[in-house]
Amino acid sequence: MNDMAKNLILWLVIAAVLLTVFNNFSVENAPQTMNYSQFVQQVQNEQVKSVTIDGYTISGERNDGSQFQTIRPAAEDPKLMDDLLAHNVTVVGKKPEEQSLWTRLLIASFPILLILAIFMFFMRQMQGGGAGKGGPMSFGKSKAKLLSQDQIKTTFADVAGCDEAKEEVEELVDFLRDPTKFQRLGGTIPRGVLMVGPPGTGKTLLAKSIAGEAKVPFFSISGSDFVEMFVGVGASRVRDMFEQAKKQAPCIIFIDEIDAVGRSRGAGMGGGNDEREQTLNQLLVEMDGFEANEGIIVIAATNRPDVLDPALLRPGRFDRQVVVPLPDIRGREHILNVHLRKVPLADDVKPSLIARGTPGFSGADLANLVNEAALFAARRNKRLVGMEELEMAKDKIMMGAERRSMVMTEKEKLNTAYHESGHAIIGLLMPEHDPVYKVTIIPRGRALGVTMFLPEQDRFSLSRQQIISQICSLFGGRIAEEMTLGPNGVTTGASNDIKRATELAHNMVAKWGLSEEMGPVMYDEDESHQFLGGPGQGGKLKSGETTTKLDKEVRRIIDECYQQAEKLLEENRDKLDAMAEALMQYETIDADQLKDIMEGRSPRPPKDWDEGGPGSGSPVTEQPQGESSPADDGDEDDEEPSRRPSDPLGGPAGG
Ligand SMILES: Nc1ncnc2c1ncn2[C@@H]1O[C@H](COP(=O)(O)OP(=O)(O)OP(=O)(O)O)[C@@H](O)[C@H]1O
Ligand SMILES: [Zn+2]
Repeated sequence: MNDMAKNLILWLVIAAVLLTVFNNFSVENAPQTMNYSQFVQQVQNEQVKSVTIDGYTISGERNDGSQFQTIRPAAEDPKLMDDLLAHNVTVVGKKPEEQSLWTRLLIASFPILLILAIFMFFMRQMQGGGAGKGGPMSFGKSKAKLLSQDQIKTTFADVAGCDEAKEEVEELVDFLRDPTKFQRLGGTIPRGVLMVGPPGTGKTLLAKSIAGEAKVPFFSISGSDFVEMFVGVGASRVRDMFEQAKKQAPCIIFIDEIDAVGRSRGAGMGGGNDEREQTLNQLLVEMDGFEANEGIIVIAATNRPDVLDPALLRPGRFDRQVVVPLPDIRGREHILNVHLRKVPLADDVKPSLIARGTPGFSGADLANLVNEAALFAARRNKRLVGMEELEMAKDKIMMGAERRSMVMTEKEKLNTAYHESGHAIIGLLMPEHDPVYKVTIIPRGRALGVTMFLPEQDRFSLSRQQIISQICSLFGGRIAEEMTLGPNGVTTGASNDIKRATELAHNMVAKWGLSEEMGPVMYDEDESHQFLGGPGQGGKLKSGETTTKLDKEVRRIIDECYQQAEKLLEENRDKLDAMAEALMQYETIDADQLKDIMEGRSPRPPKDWDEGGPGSGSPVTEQPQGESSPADDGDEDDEEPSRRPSDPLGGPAGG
């Protein structure tokens, strides 16, 4: 609805209100009212000068000039007229007032107008005020945002760390620049391209940069924008969007989160979903409906290609897939460089070091990291962003913000110090375990303390030994508590450790085929099962007996790891005490200090340590080896304390 129509309705409503009010009040000019008997009495007493008779209402003036009004009990009172005339009262008749047709119409339709207005209001609310947000204009029903070719500043230079994906989409640029030329040469151009990859890897950015390179308009919409309360709305939005796009061709239509509409039909929660299916059908119809030479390319993005309706992936639709993966170490460095260009940098900044320390980070995470670092620098009144700020930003993103203000009692602190030391020592001693990079008892995010491990490189698979070692180190915290506080003193702090250890053990047995007892069999069928049932109760094919066996095997692995860790910690009790003591003193200890402790020396203080207390930032600015990753820890409760980028196998089960 356009603005004029809206204004018109508004004025109509106001007019109707005014008229109603006017009609109700205009009748009464506040004359004195009296009852009919009094009136007749006064007429007979010759007190009345004139009357106006208007239906049941009689108003008039007395001889003394005062006004009056009365209501007569019956419309006809033949005797009254005689009375009036006999007593010299001037009688004025009055035709029943003609309300204008318009007035009556308005008054009659007032409630309808009101309902209409309210309805429109909600419709607008639902459309989520895309207009007027400045910049991209939103049109009609489709809600797609249109960026004209002059508005797009993004080019391939802004996208880093996904060179293969970039190469794959390069020919689209050629095509969009000159569709007809391409056709003459007999090239077949995909109409639909599906970009697949984890969140924040730059799918939107890449799509936009295609438009930027080809200098064509860019329509963008999110799949969830199609999903509406009313059946048919989504479908009409799709139709509308393609209509608009055809007018602008050559151009790009970008549909983010296509899984919101594109899920397999009839498979969603609670059976079918008419609205979504209609929308999807419309999308399929539209994709079939335009000719390949029209110069429209539909790019869709998703991180769940597995749930998409197969019909979407058929030839002629989204038949080309471009994978946009998480960046590797070099990719991360490139992405960092892209974003570091935008801030004033100190000389000590080494993007390669940050890249090494951020496995599992997406492009969006890295952009965020640079931004956070700039904020830290601003907060510290620095003119340049240095390595220290970048490190702080990295820690914040990995482990959550430091919560120095959180009050921990000395006892809680000591307990946390032992807990983290337990993790660290087991991590240091177990074979093939990621090196420990930093241990801290400064609360971060939801965790009371954190032990950080750094994998040597990006990992895409785990060996059996690595998993065993990880389970052991996860239990290190709990065991250390038990050793120092006694069996009744242990806290709830280890619940997240236990959860993760259980998940690892479960996956070993049920998913990764790493248990001899159970064999290389997939017991968890698919993700959705785990999602609904949780680990250990998913698979349809599992008999009760198999489930029992599974649980037993998980329990065996857990018990063995627990015992192994317990033995190790008991043998190294002196190191445990020394490390906890160092943590109480410094709050954060780094790899060098850890080394000192493990070799029986007392740890040297960190570089920026003054005897006054812990330094303001994290004392570690350079890591000697490898990459960092918070392989650990949420010591407060079940909630994930922070992101854990280093789960190479898609993370633990149970979602
Ligand atoms: N490869 C990259 N190179 C440079 N910057 C990147 C890259 N990937 C992500 N970014 C930064 O992260 C921001 C968000 O990325 P983008 O929205 O493109 O991710 P996405 O894959 O579309 O995420 P989602 O799946 O959540 O929609 C970008 O605006 C950009 O600043
Ligand atoms: Zn822990």
